[in-house]
Amino acid sequence: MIAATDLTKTYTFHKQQAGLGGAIKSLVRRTYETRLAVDSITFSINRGEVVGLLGPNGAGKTTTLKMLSGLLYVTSGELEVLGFTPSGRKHDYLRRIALVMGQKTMLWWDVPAMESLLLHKEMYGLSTQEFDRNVAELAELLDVQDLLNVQVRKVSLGERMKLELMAALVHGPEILFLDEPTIGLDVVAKARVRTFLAEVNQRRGTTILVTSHDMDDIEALCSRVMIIDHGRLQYDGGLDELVHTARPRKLVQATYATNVDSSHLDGVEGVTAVDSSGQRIKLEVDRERAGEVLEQLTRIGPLVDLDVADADIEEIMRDLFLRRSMPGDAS
Ligand SMILES: Nc1ncnc2c1ncn2[C@@H]1O[C@H](COP(=O)(O)OP(=O)(O)OP(=O)(O)O)[C@@H](O)[C@H]1O
Repeated sequence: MIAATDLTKTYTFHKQQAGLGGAIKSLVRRTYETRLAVDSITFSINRGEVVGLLGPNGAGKTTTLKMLSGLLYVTSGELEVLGFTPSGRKHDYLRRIALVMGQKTMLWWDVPAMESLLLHKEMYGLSTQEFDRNVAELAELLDVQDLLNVQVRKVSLGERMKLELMAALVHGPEILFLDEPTIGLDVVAKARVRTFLAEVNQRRGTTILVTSHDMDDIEALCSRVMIIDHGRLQYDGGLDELVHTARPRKLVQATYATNVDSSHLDGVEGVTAVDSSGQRIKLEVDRERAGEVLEQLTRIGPLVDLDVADADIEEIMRDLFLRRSMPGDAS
């Protein structure tokens, strides 16, 4: 469905010094700079997949989404989406995709969202029947029936994001490109957006490529992630595999009814770190040894709570990006 080979984007822009002097100078003599934003990345995405595009600020995620949706020309490499070259911006192509940017709006601010939806109906040539069916289904899923006739400027950020998603999906696109869809939303609104996206993927088979700095979004939606950093694709694979490879350990926390002595765990095979105080023991244990160690923990004292978790994906990301940004570190 999406195939990118050695996809590269270089921006050329002119530098201007601040102030009037700088503006005049730049009129007379312009100095240009180039920035390699996406550096020869190759990937493919199949129909129905939900893929997370992760990376630190400035990694090239938005640039990639803009190339995929045809907003930017590719500097070099090959890009084919649904059999089209996206930058051609053919109507038949735009009819089959949608791009939602969390920080930008595609709704008219001064009129109710329904006006924007009706414009989309005309732009995409939807029949009244198809339009009504889609509006009814999406409004119900997003619980926005009461908001469709309210001026967009009067709705909250979370409500606006729901309406943005509705506007993006009303023409029934096969691919949805999402750039930070939950940015600035509260926890309840975030959860609602995630549930909605998962439902759209399941019900309609919509392929989704999503960027987010919120790892809860990624964990809730994506089984596959692509990590991009300094424009290079650093990882493309399962989220679980990433967690297992980057941190092949389980984090265990045991709470006891009385103070306990953690020295029983000294030298136990598979235990890599122990931190204990009073009634609590926290430890890291090799995945394969977790069963035996848990059994041991039950024998140390009267257990009241036991929590076993994978390493936090947020921590893994932080480690990955910090390591790569260290000067002189070629890894
Ligand atoms: N129009 C532009 N002109 C020049 N450079 C740009 C332009 N847009 C983006 N860049 C640069 O390209 C690089 C990649 O930017 P991009 O917006 O794709 O990153 P991102 O991964 O989406 O970051 P963020 O997480 O902060 O949104 C950055 O160094 C950015 O400064």
